[in-house]
Amino acid sequence: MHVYFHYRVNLFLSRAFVNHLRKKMYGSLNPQQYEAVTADIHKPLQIIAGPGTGKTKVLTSRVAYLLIEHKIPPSNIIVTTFTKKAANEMVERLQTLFVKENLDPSKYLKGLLIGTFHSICVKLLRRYGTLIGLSSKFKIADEQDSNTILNKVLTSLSDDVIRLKVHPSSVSIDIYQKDAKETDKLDGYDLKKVKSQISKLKSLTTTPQIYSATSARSFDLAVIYSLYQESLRKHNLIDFDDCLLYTYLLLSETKLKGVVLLKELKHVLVDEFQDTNKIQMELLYLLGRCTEDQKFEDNVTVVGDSDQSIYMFRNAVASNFENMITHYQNCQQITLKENYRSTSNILNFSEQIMTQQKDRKQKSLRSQKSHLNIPIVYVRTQNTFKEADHIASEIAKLGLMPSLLTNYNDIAILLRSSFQSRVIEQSLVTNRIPYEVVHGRAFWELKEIRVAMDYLRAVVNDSDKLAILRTLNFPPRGVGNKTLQKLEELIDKSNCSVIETLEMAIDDKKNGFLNVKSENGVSQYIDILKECGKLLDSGSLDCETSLEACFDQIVKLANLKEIKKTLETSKRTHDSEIALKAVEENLNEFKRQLVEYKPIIDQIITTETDDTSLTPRDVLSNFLDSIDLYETSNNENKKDSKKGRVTISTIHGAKGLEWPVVFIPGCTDGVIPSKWTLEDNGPNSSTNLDEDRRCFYVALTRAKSLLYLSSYKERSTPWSGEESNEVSCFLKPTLKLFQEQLVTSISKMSRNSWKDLYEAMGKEYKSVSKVLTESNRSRDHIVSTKDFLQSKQFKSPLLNKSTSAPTYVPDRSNHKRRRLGVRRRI
Ligand SMILES: Nc1ncnc2c1ncn2[C@@H]1O[C@H](COP(=O)(O)OP(=O)(O)OP(=O)(O)O)[C@@H](O)[C@H]1O
Repeated sequence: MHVYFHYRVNLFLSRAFVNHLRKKMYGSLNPQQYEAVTADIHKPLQIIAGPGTGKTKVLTSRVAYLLIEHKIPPSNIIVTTFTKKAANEMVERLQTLFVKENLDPSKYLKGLLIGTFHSICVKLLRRYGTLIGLSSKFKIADEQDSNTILNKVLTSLSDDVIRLKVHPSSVSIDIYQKDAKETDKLDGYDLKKVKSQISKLKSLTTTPQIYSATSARSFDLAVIYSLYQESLRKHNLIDFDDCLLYTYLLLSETKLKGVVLLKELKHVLVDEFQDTNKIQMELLYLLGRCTEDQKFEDNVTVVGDSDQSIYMFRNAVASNFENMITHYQNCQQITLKENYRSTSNILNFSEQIMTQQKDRKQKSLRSQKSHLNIPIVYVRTQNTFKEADHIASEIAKLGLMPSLLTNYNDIAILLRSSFQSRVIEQSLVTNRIPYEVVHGRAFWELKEIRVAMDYLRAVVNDSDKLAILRTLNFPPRGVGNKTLQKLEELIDKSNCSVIETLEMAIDDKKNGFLNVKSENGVSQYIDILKECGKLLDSGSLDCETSLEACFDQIVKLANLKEIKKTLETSKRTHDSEIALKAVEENLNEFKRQLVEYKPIIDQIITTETDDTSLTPRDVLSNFLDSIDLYETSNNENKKDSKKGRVTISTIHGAKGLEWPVVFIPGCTDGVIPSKWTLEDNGPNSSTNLDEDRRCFYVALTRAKSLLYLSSYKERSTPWSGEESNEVSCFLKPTLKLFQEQLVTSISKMSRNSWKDLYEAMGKEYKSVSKVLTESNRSRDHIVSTKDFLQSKQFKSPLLNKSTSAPTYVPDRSNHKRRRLGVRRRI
């Protein structure tokens, strides 16, 4: 049994024991880290830590320092982290630290207030919310709830409010749809824009009352904001932003009368400070002033890196570091400069990218791996398919290196936009490289793609029961779950096609299968399918135009644009705003795939047929079949091999993480930086560009040893055909400067660089030249991703059915018959 020394937190620990602990707990810290951990606790402290400098280690050690050396009870400390996961990780680290020293972690950590700003605020509001008139049983509105409420507010605005839109002294704020029709239900308001403006006001601590009293206000927004808040209150709801706003009011308005818990507060620590917004900053100031013991006033520690601020779209204020210095005259600043993560090539390259940002202080990070000279791999490919093939080919090569140089889970592919994943995933599938998509979904699993696909399936096959039942009431058409169940039973019994059965149900008034509402819904649905079907069978349009028209009609008639607005309605996630923007891009990408699809007819089976004789309906059917390939990757056997899986993640999702090998594809204008940023000529254009650059910087600095960058020349888009793409404007000037340190493939690396790579990976070096020659030879036979995607005959390798496609399979037993892609959401 484990025996703990049962020290109570406020119990006296002998000086000798503390010294012993110090040595053990802080012995692994470098001098700057040690200085940060043990800095004066009675002063505000900013730890400015570049990437890979050990922020988490330092923050965790500082908490331990407060608990052990200063004997501060855990319930008198608040630690805010960026995600719940980060909070759990920190608690785990603290527990390990205490257990190692034979100290009882439950005693030292019990009552520690740790979590995201939002979760800590909710805890406080549950306890003290009644002091500002909140019911203790309030619920938190999710996206869907707040959308519904805002929608109701907008649809029931009186004419008086709508007239305020054009009031001459009203400040103009863009909360309107671009091309609203007279008959628009929301009176021309754009729900998303209104919501974002309300969120912004809340992030600035502006209540409806304050906003209504401001002279520089948008008159109609002021009314809408008030009505929205009133309605939330009526439903006993508070939205995501309200968690912070109400806590701010609680702390500022009550003068803390009754807020007992916080009167003893002795230290507040904030992780990822660069992503705090104004209200979080104000909350920090207020929390710092809660204590009744003057000695502990303003005892706050923040850790962050302004270069990694990538949440401006959620109103984060990168300048909060400077604001804090202005606010606290006695604020101490400690900078961590030793980077333990990346080689100096990666660090210098990343730093060079950031020097493009005006008014930025230069960072002089020192790599702890400066003796290693591993080049950066950069390649410019013709198109996205070639880029994907390059990635798969390099991963396959790495996997063949002696001494098991890399496992799949040493490798990450970081994407700026989720539309990029589809082609890359396919390339990994063809090369039998297992992967998982975290913080995002495999392209074909995206909700919008699945819905569009189901509609296409229903159009092309009037007996596709699953697709039809999934779309019959999506978007809602008044066909309830019970009716759907009844219809399914009827379909199962019927000998006719699903659509014919539905038509019979409409006609069969006697048995009353459908009430008026659902009858209308079902007829409306059948009409959509028929209308889209006509476009496929018209005969007057060429195949591509037919498919495009059919797809567009589905998007229009099935109101997919409206669905898009409510797709990301589950819990608000850090990526949800990005995901919303990506939905449109994803649908466009899907359309492109469909329109460009050219089935290669299996020559052996259908020798007389050529693809010009296929009708649009045949092509669509073929295309949908080919997608089954991806479907097979969904029901993954989750038992991972020792080698694990390659990670595919968005850059935002990769925040705080690291991998030995990182691929950043799409270093192309329009992706990095994004199309929206490049097309934005408004007042925020340079700020947005800076944010995109920081996002790129975050991606670059996730790499420990081997960094792969790639850009492509062309991407086909449905709206503008073949789009030529310049190398990312962030990358272009830096590439020139780093010419000497770049190679186009690991095959081109020198012997010394290979040795360094082996050292970086902690593996014994063995000559790689033979493996490289062999791997290059065998890859001559590999089917390109583009061919693979377009060929039905190549559908089978994954399923292990017969195939004529010579596919290179690395010699690893765990690849056999494996289904490769999985999705993991954190
Ligand atoms: N003093 C140290 N000695 C050895 N390794 C260290 C030390 N401090 C940190 N590290 C290692 O450096 C790596 C980066 O640390 P960490 O993830 O905490 O950095 P970070 O500052 O949070 O980075 P980022 O801001 O980029 O997320 C980790 O692998 C960590 O174990």
